[in-house]
This record gives sequence, C-alpha cells and structure tokens, in this order.
Amino acid sequence: MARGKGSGSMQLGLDLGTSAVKAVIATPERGVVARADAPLQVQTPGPYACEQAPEDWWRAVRQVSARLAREAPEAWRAISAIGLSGQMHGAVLLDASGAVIRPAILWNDGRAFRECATLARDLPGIGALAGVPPLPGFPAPKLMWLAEAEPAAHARIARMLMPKDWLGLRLHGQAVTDPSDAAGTLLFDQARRDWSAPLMQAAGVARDWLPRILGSAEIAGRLRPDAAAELGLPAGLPVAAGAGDTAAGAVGLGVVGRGDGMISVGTSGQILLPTRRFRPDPDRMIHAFAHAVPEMWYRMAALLNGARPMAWFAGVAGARIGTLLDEAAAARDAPLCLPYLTGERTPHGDPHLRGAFWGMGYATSRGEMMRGVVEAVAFSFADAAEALAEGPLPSLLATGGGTRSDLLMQMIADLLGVEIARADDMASGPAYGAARLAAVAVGRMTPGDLAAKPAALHRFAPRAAVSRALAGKLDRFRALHAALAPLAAEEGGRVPQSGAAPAGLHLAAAATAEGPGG
Ligand SMILES: Nc1ncnc2c1ncn2[C@@H]1O[C@H](COP(=O)(O)OP(=O)(O)O)[C@@H](O)[C@H]1O
Ligand SMILES: O=C(CO)[C@@H](O)[C@H](O)COP(=O)(O)O
Repeated sequence: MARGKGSGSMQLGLDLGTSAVKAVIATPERGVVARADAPLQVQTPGPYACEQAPEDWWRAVRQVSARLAREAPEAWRAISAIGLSGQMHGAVLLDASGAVIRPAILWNDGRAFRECATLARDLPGIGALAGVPPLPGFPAPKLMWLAEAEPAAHARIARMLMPKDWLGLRLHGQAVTDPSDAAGTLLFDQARRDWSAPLMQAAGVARDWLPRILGSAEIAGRLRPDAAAELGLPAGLPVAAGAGDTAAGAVGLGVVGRGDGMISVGTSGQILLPTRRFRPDPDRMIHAFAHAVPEMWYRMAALLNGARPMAWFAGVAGARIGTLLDEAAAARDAPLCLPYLTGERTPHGDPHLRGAFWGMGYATSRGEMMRGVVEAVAFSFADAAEALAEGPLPSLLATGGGTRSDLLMQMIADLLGVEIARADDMASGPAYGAARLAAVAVGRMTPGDLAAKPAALHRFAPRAAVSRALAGKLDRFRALHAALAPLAAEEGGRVPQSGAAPAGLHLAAAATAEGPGG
C-alpha cells in the first residue's frame, strides 16, 4: 500500500468529535499503532441550543497529545505529518483580531429554524445547489439567526470556520478548509466544489469571512512554533487540510468508491454511499456532499440522534452505558421510544421533534427502557436507510462509538436486511481517515491506496425472522412519531427568536448535558 519514501514515519490523525477529541498515530503499513481520547461536553443553554467552546477543543487536543507522548513515546517521535477531521456544520466565529466571538454553534443546534423557512422561500432551488435543503444546524441559517438574536456578536464577525479548520488555524495559522467540510455549510456549490455567490448573498455572508478551499490531502500549512511547543512536536510538521468527520470516517474505512457503503453510529448517525456524480435529492432530506477524494461525492442519510440517546439515558439512569446495554440485552420487552432529543434530519427535517417513551407500566425496568432506546436508534437508522435506498443497499462498513454495542449493530443489520461489518480493532474511524489523508499529503500513500478496507472484520448478518418481528414494532414507532409531530410543531412555533424556553412548555434545557459515555 505504501510507497518506499520515508517509510519510517508515522502520521497523527486528530478527530474533533462531539463527545471527544480522538487522536491516532498510524502508518500505512501497520494501521493504528497508538490512540488516545479526551472527552468533551456539549452545552445546551436553551431547548434548541447546542454549543461548545473552541478553547475546550484545544485543551482536549493538548490532553491527547500529552497522553500519546507519555504512553507511546517512540510513535510520538516518529510523527511526520498531521491530518484533521471534525464534526461538521459547526460555526466558529472570529473577530478581526482572530479572537473567538462566542461559543461555537454546533451541527445539532436547532435555533435557526425560522431562517431555514426564509432561505427555502427566497431560493427555491437551494437544495439542488447546496446538496441539502435548509436545515437549522448548518452555518448559513445560523449566521442569519445570529444577526437577529445577537446583533452585537454578528457585527464583529470577520471570519467563520468549521471546527476542524479552527484547530487547523491554531496549528498552522492558515484559514483553510476542504471540499467535504465546506459541503456542510449551505454556502457551497457542490457541483462546482466552490463557495456559491447566491448562497452567500442569501445568508448575508461576506466572501472574505470564508476560508480558502484546498484538497483534503493537500498540505494546508506547517506546525507553528507556539503550537509545536504546546503539543511537544517539532515545529514545521506538515498539516493536511483533512475532511469533515463523515468523509474522514469513510476514508478511514476505504469507503471511497461506487458500490461501497458506510454506517456511522456516533453522537450523530449516518449511512453514506459514494457516488461518481453530484446527485441532489433534497426532498427526502438526503445530503449530497463533496467527498474527501477528488471527483467523488456521496449520498447520505443523516441522523442528529445516533448513539447519543443511549448515553443520555445512561446519564439519566445514573449507570454506565455498558451496564445498561447488558440489562437491555437481557430484557424481554421494551416500551416504544422516540429518540429525537435534538429534533431530526433524515427523513423528517424537523427541529421541533423531541424524545418520548410510550407503553410503560409500573413493572417497567430501566433495562427495558434502555432496550426501548436501542430499538428507537435502530428504527431511526431503518427510516434513514429507506429514504436513502434507490435499490438494495450494499453491505456497510461501520464506525463510531455506538458500534461497540452488538445488540444495536445486530438490530440495525436485521432491520436493514444487509450485512454490517465493524473493524475488529474498532480503530478505523475519522481519526484514522485523517491520518491516511496526511499520509497521502506527504507521499507515504497514493490516493488510490485510500480504497483499501480494514483486514479483520466482525460481521453482523441480517436475520430474516427477527427482521419481520422488528418490522411490526417499526410500524408502531412510525405511528407514534406521526401522532406526536403535530404537538412538537405547535410547541416549536411558540419558541421565541432568542431560542429561550417558553414558559409552560416541556422543551428541555440545561447548563450542561451529556451522559457518562463508555
Ligand atoms: N460501551 C458502549 N457501547 C455502545 N455505545 C457506546 C459505548 N460507549 C459510548 N457509546 C456511544 O458512543 C457515542 C459516541 O460515539 P463517538 O463515535 O465517539 O462520537 P463522536 O464522534 O460524536 O464524538 C456516545 O454517544 C455513546 O452513546
Ligand atoms: O452532522 C453530521 C454530518 O452531517 C455529523 O457528522 C456531525 O459532524 C457530528 O458527528 P459526530 O460527532 O457524531 O461524529
């Protein structure tokens, strides 16, 4: 797979996930040789708000670096290049001095729903241009929302970066993004793979707010001396532009060609199929985005609530997620659950949806409730797959923290009727994809090498009989959603522009929120 040049060197892949910063040190020949994670919290100051402070991301990068330097010193010293991956759609807003103006507004923030209606009305062809209909977690409507809700902050904007690109700025000093992350802004012309003048104009975005677009495997800059000193790496290391986390995850698994498929079960969830052409399909809430490899796009069904509802319920129950998943596996029954804790994208495109349980009695246990949550996550993936499928789905390579649950993975395989395969070492993911892009950037891999898939896989084969039993419950899950969606819309309509919780409604808000994870 690798070319001879510099074969002793290793690549550092950094993935700025929503629940944690993940770092891997990898080589093209050996795959991942060391890894470290540092957790992150999501702030939810209002019922539709999801935010993180960029300084917390940097602190987490320093933590994973210190851990790798301590626990894998030889690999750490062999790092010859850095690659980046990160949660998509986040808006990091900087003033003219480069200072962060306010906390980053994340991909699952729903406050900009009114601005989405405005964009859809003013630009009827927006979905065919931007690859996705207006959705509130995307930067364009969020910037419009900010102009109304926080005009003083909006007036200071000199630059907007996506999360991994803000890390890039800290590392090498350049304001750079790549096509796969630019794809998730609603400001990007997917077919031309460049910023779109009509979309920028509609959202009131100045061209010079936006970063330069480089290829994902191009060198964006070199490690600055100050960042090098903080992380304990040599100054001048090349840093590749990298990719948004869905594309980087696909690169990590070799899901780059037509006929490949990926399922990602992280905080969010995705099913992703690479395509050779840009093929928008906005009516079904399918995202058609530029891939991290040149001349490729992908079609994607995207869930705002992937495995995170499981972590949320573990937090509510005050137990470890692994313990509750064991109880869920042993449970014989489960109440119906809707997992839409932050609204949902595919297939509903509805920021007002919320979570619900139905069918509980005094005998209901927490294990049964957890099983209901796991089933709900699997049902969401079934809805996503149905929206995405144009014919039979290919077998899917899996990534993300939720893939650790055999119960969930088997349920999804049963419902989708396709084989799902998880890398045995579970190391292939966005951070590994970022390391691979860095390897291409410094000539340690060829772009063609990115199609290589993980060697050892744990396979979940679909079971027809179980699938029929689950399908009956999926119908009731859909009926519960249909019954509650009008109530959600009515309550959502009463949320003020600021996004603050209206009195008397049940929309949850907290200063901080996240379950205990693993
Ligand atoms: N032991 C476990 N079994 C199954 N799922 C888990 C376990 N530990 C954590 N998770 C799930 O993994 C999710 C985080 O996945 P991850 O891919 O790390 O997310 P992100 O990239 O968003 O940071 C959590 O929301 C949680 O539900
Ligand atoms: O919204 C999307 C993709 O459209 C997600 O990819 C987010 O970027 C968050 O990813 P995770 O933190 O769940 O990995």
